[in-house]
Amino acid sequence: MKEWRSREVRAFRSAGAGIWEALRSERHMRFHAAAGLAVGLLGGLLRVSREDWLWLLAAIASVWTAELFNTAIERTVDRISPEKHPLAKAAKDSAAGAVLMTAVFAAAVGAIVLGPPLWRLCFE
Ligand SMILES: Nc1ncnc2c1ncn2[C@@H]1O[C@H](COP(=O)(O)OP(=O)(O)OP(=O)(O)O)[C@@H](O)[C@H]1O
Repeated sequence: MKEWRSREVRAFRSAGAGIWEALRSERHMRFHAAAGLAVGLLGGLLRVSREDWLWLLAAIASVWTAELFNTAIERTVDRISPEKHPLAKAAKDSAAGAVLMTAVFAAAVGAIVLGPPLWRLCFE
């Protein structure tokens, strides 16, 4: 039981270190983190419903997750193929495409959920 717990603690520490390293070294990761925090603050300010919170959280989590996978793929490609190679390019471009897909999804969710109450707050 004790051994299991220390293994779990180590796994959490490694996961936290991975997130911290991505935040430290990747400009895009910092941008997504700031955008997620801003959306969270706006959601609180505009008192969105429970259901809308689920959409906002799903959008934020999907972008952060995609960016972390993108970082992992970039690191792996740089490690195993420091020289130029079409497959290395394809791998990095696909990973970047995945981030773009989630960012478009998140922007759509943000516009649908936050757009109308933000409009009312500003113009009505
Ligand atoms: N080894 C490689 N072989 C061929 N093309 C590569 C290689 N490494 C990178 N590229 C191309 O250059 C682009 C930029 O790669 P880079 O490693 O600078 O990542 P990035 O997208 O700028 O990520 P970030 O700025 O978040 O670190 C890739 O999307 C890919 O098209």
